[in-house]
Amino acid sequence: MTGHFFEGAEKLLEIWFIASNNNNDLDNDTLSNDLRNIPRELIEEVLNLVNCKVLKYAKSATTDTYVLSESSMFVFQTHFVLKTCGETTLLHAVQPMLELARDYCGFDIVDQIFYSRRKFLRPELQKTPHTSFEHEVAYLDSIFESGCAYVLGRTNVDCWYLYTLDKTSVSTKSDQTLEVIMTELDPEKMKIFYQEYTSSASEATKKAGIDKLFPNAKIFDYLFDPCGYSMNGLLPNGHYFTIHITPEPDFSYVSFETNVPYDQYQEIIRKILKIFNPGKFTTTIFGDTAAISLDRQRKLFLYSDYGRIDHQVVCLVDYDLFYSYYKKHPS
Ligand SMILES: C[S@+](CC[C@H](N)C(=O)[O-])C[C@H]1O[C@@H](n2cnc3c(N)ncnc32)[C@H](O)[C@@H]1O
Repeated sequence: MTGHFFEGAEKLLEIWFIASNNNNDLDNDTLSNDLRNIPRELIEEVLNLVNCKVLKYAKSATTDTYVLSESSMFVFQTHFVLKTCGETTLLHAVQPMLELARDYCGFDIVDQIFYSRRKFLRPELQKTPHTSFEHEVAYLDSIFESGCAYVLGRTNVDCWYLYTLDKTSVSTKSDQTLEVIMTELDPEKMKIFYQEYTSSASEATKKAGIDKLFPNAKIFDYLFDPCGYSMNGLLPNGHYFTIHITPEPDFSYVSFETNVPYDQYQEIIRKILKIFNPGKFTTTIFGDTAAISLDRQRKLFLYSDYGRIDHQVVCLVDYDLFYSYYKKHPS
């Protein structure tokens, strides 16, 4: 393969912290246990190590959000989500973020970590330590004790990797996340995300109907030149959604992620499929034990036009995980 290529598949890192000494002294910002106390310029230095730049920054009462040259970051009081694509070296953020969390927020204990990604389209283009999942696991194992690594799906087709810690979380939180990863997208729908056809990010957001997904969201969007699109949406109560689009037909890729809690995800997934019309897609649903009942997710969802390839359920220490992979029926 030669010529222009962009690896849309993101590396996704989520780290939750706790402090051995609780310090929520609001008069002393530098000591209170809150990741949003980390100065923004230091976060940007970490992002430089990962090889991405901040394009947009905004904050709400609960969340600091960054639209990046390669995807997104969300920073909450006790956890952060960092999602980066292309040839970024996301795992280079881990050690510096642990140090910043300790020095600026008093967070000296990692409560849980999730690192995941789908199989790269062109793994040979990735930089160390992302050259293989085994190398990524070795890198994380050099930092964390009790790491466990999983692969879901078919390793000779499309699969999805996860690294987490084999430990019980100390903090009681209600956390659940849906990720929809789509490939082989409808070229007509993808035209929206080219500057040739659409003059601004907000126009792309409206044309695609992304603004209708969560009508009360504050949207921070970006349209790349000549094509490509990223957006972060902030909702009340620390909820968010984020969409990233690589529209080039030879390697088209779209991801959708949200922590908005649902007791069944079928309807939101159907809306996403209608907007993007992918040839193949993967859904991953994570829910901790305090999350809205996830029992209904155990049943395989059915989507017209799509056939199921795989459906796997993994019961982790505090979390249940549902992985499903679908492919469009031949027309
Ligand atoms: C950063 S965006 C979205 C990436 C995301 N992970 C996804 O789901 O595809 C990537 C798209 O923007 C295009 N693009 C244009 N300029 C870019 C830049 N300076 N950095 C990253 N991507 C750029 C790429 O060709 C690609 O189509």
